[in-house]
Amino acid sequence: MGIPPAMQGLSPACVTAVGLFLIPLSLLFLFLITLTLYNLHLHPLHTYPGPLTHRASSLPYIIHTLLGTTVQHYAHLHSQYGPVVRIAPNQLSYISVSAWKDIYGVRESSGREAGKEMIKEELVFPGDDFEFFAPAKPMISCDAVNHSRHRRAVASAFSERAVRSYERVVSGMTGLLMRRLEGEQGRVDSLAHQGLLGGGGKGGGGGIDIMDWFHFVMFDITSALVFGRSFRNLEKGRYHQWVARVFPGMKLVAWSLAIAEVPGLGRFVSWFLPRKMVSEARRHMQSIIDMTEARNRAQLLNPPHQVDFMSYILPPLQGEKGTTAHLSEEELYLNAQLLCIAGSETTASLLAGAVYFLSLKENIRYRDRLIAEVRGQFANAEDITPTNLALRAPFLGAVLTECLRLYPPGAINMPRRVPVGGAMIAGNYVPGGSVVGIAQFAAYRSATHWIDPLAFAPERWLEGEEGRYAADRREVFKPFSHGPRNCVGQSLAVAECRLIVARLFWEFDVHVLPGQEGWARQKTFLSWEKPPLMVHVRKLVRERP
Ligand code: HEM
Repeated sequence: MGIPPAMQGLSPACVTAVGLFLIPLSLLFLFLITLTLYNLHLHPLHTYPGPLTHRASSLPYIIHTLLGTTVQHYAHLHSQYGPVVRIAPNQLSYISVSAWKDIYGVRESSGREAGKEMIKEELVFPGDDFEFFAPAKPMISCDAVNHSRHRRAVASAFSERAVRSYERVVSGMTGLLMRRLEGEQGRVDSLAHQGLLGGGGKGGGGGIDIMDWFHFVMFDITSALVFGRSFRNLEKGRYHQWVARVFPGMKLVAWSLAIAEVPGLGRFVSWFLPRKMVSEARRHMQSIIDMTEARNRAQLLNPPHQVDFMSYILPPLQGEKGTTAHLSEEELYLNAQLLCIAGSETTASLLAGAVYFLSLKENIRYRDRLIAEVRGQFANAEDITPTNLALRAPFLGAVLTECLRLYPPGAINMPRRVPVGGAMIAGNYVPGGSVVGIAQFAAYRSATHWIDPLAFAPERWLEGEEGRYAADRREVFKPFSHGPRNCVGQSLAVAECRLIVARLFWEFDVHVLPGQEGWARQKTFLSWEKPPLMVHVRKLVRERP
């Protein structure tokens, strides 16, 4: 065979170079074609439904994960393909009720796998640089045996009794939030009065970004409960450095899900990470160590009078610096970081979701009913406590539950790997090694489970008022997840959000500024990427009793 016409006239060295380039390229092409055909026709999941592109390759999954659009995309796919969708060659997404127990519960089947849970997929950014304290892991990432030790160690810090013991911290911070909102609105109003506010920005100026203030209060409460002293975001009216680093960090961890999809890519990416990023991560971790150490030293020297998580997690004055009967020092640091983030980001989402949904024109009657409930039930701010709210404000509870349905803080599929031997999920066999998860956002907006799924209708959750919503399949609704790894802070989250929303609407008339009707259409990188939510608050003037 002679030299192809296009290459005639090139020197032999040039021809060899082109050949050396073409051969690997052709081999790669052949490999990709074979892999695609295998994924479509021979892969153990090839019978599961899904779009051709997703069944053939991981590329759509990677692109949606990097863009932060998985949540809405899966909702769309489930509406087209039904309760289970193959979202990548090796991944299934579910929205059925029974999948909750099959994926996140303890397995009931007989045999060797009975009593075991599915394998938790670890969410860490690639490379040894981010493996702080290895082999220690935080509770959310460790294997099943270590996980139950972690849960035992922290359980008493989240009991009903413990949650009640945090009321002073939560109420104190909530009071501070109210004063800071009033002050901030006063400042903005005065600038507007002097004509010093531009008309730019969401809502045309004159508002305050309540998203920031919800982040401030939640990170302040949680840091006070983890480290015995708060980040003081509220006091300073700006993000503590540690908190500011959390948001880009979450994005990077979310991207690691996409990177993990291509074998070997993680290590490759880690070689090119800017050193500044690694040193930032180290500084971030070092401050966790310093804050945890300071808190634990305080316990040894002078037991703190304000009860916090560590009062329950550390055995009382055991004389052994920084270790508990159950957790190593390293595990304590990693869990402190986890609690700080998991306990703040999620609740801030719920608070903002509540303000947003109640502000929509079609939901004003619900906002008015909530206001009537909290203002009618409580004459003094001091009486508004989580305990009293649980007893006397059922409509508030229903509003928050409905917000969790339409805007679940843990919206992404929480991935689990099916163990060797496979498992039955929602009545069908799934082979070992497959990655599975529930798409909460899709499940909570699916017409197969809910009447009028997109309508904000708190009455769904009120006994005796459900009306046509009585046919809703509430069993699918598990915003705090299910099984041994469900949310440990669930009761605290509910208590905090009840209190803050009640105090907000008790103390202020709250108006979301116009132009933000699409606020809840957000990207997700582990959690929602929340844009500013501009509101105007007006303090209610009450006559002294
Ligand atoms: C509305 C608020 C909240 C929601 C919707 C929520 C939701 C969830 C979900 C869905 C999980 C399971 C994650 C997974 O399987 O990967 C989880 C786990 C967890 N949450 Fe929450 N959470 C909230 C508030 C809190 C609070 C206030 C705390 C503590 C202060 C907290 C601490 C944790 C921890 C430590 C885990 C890991 C549990 C484990 O691995 O055993 N969360 N949460």
